[in-house]
Amino acid sequence: MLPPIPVLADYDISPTHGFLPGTLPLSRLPDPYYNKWEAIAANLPALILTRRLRGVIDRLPVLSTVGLEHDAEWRRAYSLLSFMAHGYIWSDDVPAERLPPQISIPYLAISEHLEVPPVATYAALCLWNYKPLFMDEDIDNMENLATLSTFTGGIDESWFYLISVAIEARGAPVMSLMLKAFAAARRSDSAAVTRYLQAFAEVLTDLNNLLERINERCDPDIFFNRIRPFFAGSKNMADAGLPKGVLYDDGTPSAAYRQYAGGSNAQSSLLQFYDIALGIQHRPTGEKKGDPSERRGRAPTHGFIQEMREYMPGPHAQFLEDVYHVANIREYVEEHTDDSELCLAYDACLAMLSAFRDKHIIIVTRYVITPSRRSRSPRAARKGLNLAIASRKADQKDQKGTGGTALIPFLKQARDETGEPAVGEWTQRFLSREGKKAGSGDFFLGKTGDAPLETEDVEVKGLAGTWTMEDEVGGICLY
Ligand code: HEM
Repeated sequence: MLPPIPVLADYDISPTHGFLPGTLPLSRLPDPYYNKWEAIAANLPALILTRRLRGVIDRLPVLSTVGLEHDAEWRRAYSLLSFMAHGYIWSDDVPAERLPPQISIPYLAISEHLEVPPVATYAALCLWNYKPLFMDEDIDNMENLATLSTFTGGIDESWFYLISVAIEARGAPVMSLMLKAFAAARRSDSAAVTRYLQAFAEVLTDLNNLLERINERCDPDIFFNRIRPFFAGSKNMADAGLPKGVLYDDGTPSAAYRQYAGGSNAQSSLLQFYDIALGIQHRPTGEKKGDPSERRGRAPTHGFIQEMREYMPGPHAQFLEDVYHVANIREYVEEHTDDSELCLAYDACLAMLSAFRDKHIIIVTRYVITPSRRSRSPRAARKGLNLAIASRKADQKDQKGTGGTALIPFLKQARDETGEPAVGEWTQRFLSREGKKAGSGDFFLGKTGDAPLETEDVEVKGLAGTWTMEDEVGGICLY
C-alpha cells in the first residue's frame, strides 16, 4: 500500500504561510517576567555597539520557561535568546567560548521544546522574526514587512532577513499544490498534474524576482563585514578562537562544549521541499552523476544540504522526510514523455528553479566572494579586521588536499543537479551548461540584462580557507 500523502497541519505548516508560523510571530512576550530579555533585545544594537552586552547578560537572573505558554511564545523566546547568544559570543574582539547559564539554561530547554538546535538558525533569524506593517496586507510583499530583532539596527540586515520571509510566504502555496499533484499522479490525472506544475513554475518566477530585490537595500560590504559575522556558528571555528566550540554552561558539572553550524538560508525547508517535490537529488559535494556511490531512488544520507535539515524545526524536517517517500512527479513525468504539455510544465519548474540558483550564485559572488577578496587586500589587513574575518587563513591560497570544499563549486553543483531530471531534449541541453556560461540567460524569459556571472572566472579553491569545511560543507555556516 502507498504511504499516505502528508497533511500540512500535522507538521506545523500553514497552507497559506508555509513554514512561517500560522500565527504571526509575537513582537513581545506577554508575561512581564520576561521584560529583561525584551529590554536587551530592544537595545541589542546599542549594547553591541558599546560592548556592554556581555556585562548586562552576565548580571541577568536565570529565567525559567514556566512563563511560556503558547507555541508563539516559545518561538519568540527562542529567537530572542538566539540574538542574545550570538551577540554575546561575537560582539567583542575575542569570541566568548562560554555561554553563561543566563542564556544556556533557558536556551537549551526552549530548543528542546521546539526541536531546533540552540544556535541562530534560519528559523530564529527569519521565520520567527518578522511582523507585517499593515495587518490587512499580505506578508509576501516586501513593502509590508519589518523585522522584530536585529544585531545592527540597520536596514541592510532587516532587508536581508525580510527577503527570505517574503520568499517563504510567496512560495508557500506551492506545498498544497504539489501535495495535490502527488494525489493526481496516483490517479493518473495528467491534466491536473500539468496544471499544478504550471502554477508552481509561475510562483518560481515570482521568487526569482524577489531574490533579486536583495540588491535594493542590502549593501554587500555591510552584509559581509558587519552582519554576517553574527551568524557565525561554533563548528570548525578554531581559527576564529573557538577550537572546542562553545561551552553551554548550564551550571552543572556536565556542561559540554557544543559545535553547531551558523545560520544559513540553506536551512530553508521551502527550497528543499521544491527539490524533493520535483525529484531533484543533491549528491554530496564533488560526487558526480553516475558515480558508483549514487543509487537512484534512495535518499542521500549525507552532504551539506542534507545536514541542514538538522537546523530546521523538527516537524518541518520530518515533513521533508515524509514527502520524500510520496513524491512521485518525476517518475510520473518519465512514464508520460509523450505528453508534451506535462513535460513542458515539469521542465519549466526545473528551469525556473535552476534560474533561481543561478541568481543566487550571482548574489553570493556579490555578497561573499567579492567583499572577502577586498577584506584580504593588504590595505584591509593594515586596518585590522573584525573577528570572524580574521578567522580566515589569509595566506592559504589553495585548499586542495585539505578536505575542504569551495563555496561556488558547491552552489554550482546544486544548480546543475536541479536541471538533471529534465525530460525535454532541448531543456536537458540548455540546463546541462555544456559550453554555456551559467546565468547567461533565463529559460523561457530570455536574456534580460542579468549581470554577467563573474563566478565563472573566479578561482575559488576553498576561498583561502574561508568557505571550506572538513568534508562537504562550504559557506556562511563556517562562521
Ligand atoms: C545576500 C543574500 C544571500 C547570501 C549572501 C547567501 C549565501 C549563501 C551561502 C554562502 C550559501 C552556502 C551554504 C552556507 O550557508 O554555508 C548559501 C546556500 C543556500 N542559500 Fe543562500 N544566500 C543569500 C540569500 C538566499 C536566499 C534569499 C535564499 C532563499 C530563501 C537562499 C537559499 C539558499 C539555499 C537553498 C542554499 C543551499 C544551496 C542550494 O540549495 O542551492 N539564499 N547561501
